[in-house]
Amino acid sequence: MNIAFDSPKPVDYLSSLNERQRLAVEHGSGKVARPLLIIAGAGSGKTNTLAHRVVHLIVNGADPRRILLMTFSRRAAVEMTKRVERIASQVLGDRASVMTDGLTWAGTFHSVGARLLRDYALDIGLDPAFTIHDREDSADLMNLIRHELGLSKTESRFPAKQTCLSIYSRSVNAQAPLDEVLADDFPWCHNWVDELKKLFAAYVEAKQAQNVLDYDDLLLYWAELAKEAAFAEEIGSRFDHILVDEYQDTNRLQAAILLALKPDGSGVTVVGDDAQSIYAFRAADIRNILDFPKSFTPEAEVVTLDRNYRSTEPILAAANAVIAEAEERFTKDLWTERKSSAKPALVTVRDDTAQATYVCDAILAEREAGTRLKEQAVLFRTTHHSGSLEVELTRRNIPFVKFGGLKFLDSAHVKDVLATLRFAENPRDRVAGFRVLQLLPGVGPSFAGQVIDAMETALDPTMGLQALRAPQRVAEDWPGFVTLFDELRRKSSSWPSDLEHVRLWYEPHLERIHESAAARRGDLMQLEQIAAGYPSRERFLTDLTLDPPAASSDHAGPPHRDDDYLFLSTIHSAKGQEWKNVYVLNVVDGCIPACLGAGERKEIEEERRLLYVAMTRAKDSLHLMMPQRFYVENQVGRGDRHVYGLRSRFIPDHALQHFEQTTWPVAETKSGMGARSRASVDLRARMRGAWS
Ligand SMILES: Nc1ncnc2c1ncn2[C@@H]1O[C@H](COP(=O)(O)OP(=O)(O)OP(=O)(O)O)[C@@H](O)[C@H]1O
Repeated sequence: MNIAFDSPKPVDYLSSLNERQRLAVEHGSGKVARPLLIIAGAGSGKTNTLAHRVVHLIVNGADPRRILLMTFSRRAAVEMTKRVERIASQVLGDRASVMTDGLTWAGTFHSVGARLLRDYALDIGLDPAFTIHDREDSADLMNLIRHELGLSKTESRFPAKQTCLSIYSRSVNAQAPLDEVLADDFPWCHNWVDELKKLFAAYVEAKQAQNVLDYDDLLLYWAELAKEAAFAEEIGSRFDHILVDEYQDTNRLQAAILLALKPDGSGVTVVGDDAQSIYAFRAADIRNILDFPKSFTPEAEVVTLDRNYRSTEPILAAANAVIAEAEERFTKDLWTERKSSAKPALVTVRDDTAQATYVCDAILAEREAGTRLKEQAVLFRTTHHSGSLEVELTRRNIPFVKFGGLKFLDSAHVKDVLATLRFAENPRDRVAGFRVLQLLPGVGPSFAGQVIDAMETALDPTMGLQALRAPQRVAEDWPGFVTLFDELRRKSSSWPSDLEHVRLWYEPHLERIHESAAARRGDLMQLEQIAAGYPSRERFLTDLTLDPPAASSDHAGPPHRDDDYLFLSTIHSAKGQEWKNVYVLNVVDGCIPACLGAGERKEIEEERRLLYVAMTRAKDSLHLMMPQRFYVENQVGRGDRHVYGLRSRFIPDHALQHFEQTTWPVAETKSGMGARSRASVDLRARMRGAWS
């Protein structure tokens, strides 16, 4: 089918782009393009450019169903598709939505992987009904096996389940041998290399027996599939264009997949900013983007976008000064035409309580002056850094939404409900089965294990369940569970009412097991709302496991759309976003960078980029906070759990000229604790004096 349009009107939709953006958008027009790398500095219009490129391809005849668009999160994919539709409607009018509806291959690497693996499951010995384990499920399964192999009872302590999973995951994603991973990243586990190998082998076997894949498998199986030339070619030939966003945060497996699908790079566009690579802890490899051009012959074309539209000149000058110290980078200094005389503020405060007070005061003052809360954000390195601030905000009735850290879907009651659905979807999924069965009063691990075994050996899992005689102590709740399972397994079960069935069944258990049942019930109602947006139970479970919403409001929209609320976010979750005013907490050594020791060179480099990402989120006003004394979690030794902070090493003396330095509170006040002069009473002398 030829779907080229008669008379594309390039001037209409490309005129808003600058020259470099336009170069990137029009690259290879009319023919299958050489690979393209767009190095897009912070705020340089990356999303805008990528969206225009997709529209441009479609307008020039590309079939949207043959475009593969891979983004870092599902939210980014949804936003990109909406933007494409908006731009396309300028050119195609009413036909735009038909075309953009055809963009069915837009999603994360993991979700695209899951979809392709279901398509090819039978060719590679997988059952297409596989379910997907999130990190917590994977850790639970790892733990189970660790226990079965007797490793949890070793004399010197064997690594904990999360550590085992991290080692396994890093080895898979970085495609690095176990020995190397242990030596580089987990040196304290090096003595356990043989046991770990045994554990991982058993873990892989268990996943296969239970027909589950974990996150890493989605990439690993896809990469292995793509190693077979025939499959690689077949999958590659499904797509004329492959576009990858946030390429700086891809790992080796993802790069291997991309290269296998398009070995000569034809039709491949990757976009990213090496200065914003912040996911090495998940095995992202900055070398992917640095080495991309040379992966092809002839080399990929590189277009650099360095004009920033977001931030004022003084903010950019400060951010440029921070990143200037980085070891290796593509990105040149960013520039802007947005003049301002206001330098970013570097604010010294006494401790995190004073920090919270200062930030709240500043936010309220800005709101008085007309800046809505939604246009302001507070960013921090790790989720517990905002504790004090959250108390202060709550005390003052300032509404906020927090991104990063514990997610809606991580809460126990939501996981209970999802596990029930997953167990119905795949009764061989033991982790889900153990969770669900033990919700019933009187069921422990041993009976749960018997039930799962009986279901597995039966001809049909439901029949296996029905044939079981439950012990007397479970008798009251057993029939209800069997009926629910039977309903959920029937072909006629309908979506999303399945979820309502589960909720109704679960409610009495919720009240028995958890405190604050009313609030939790609210979460479950919200889950039902989310479910309504998915065509099937399988899609719902897959998508939610792969890319959970960052906050409950992320998915269903904030409860009251018109409400004004402040954003609190980890720097990682602030990726890709922008606000008028940004406050960054704890810009002190020990927080940014997080490690107090010298640390590995590459880790320090990543922390520098994190600060850069935080600073470049600000449009008009930026505050970097420096509490002199801050609270630390997990402090070793006998510390009072507070340490004294020095200015972050990422703001060296010569960068200070780019900041307005202030100390708060400014002057000594009668009541202000923070301004009280130090050592006005020499208690030590008094103590000595007592004995003289
Ligand atoms: N050609 C342009 N003319 C005017 N404004 C533009 C142009 N291109 C982008 N912008 C604006 O610049 C801002 C940043 O754009 P966008 O969010 O796409 O940046 P980005 O490159 O994805 O940033 P980051 O990588 O830092 O997240 C947006 O407010 C956008 O509207």
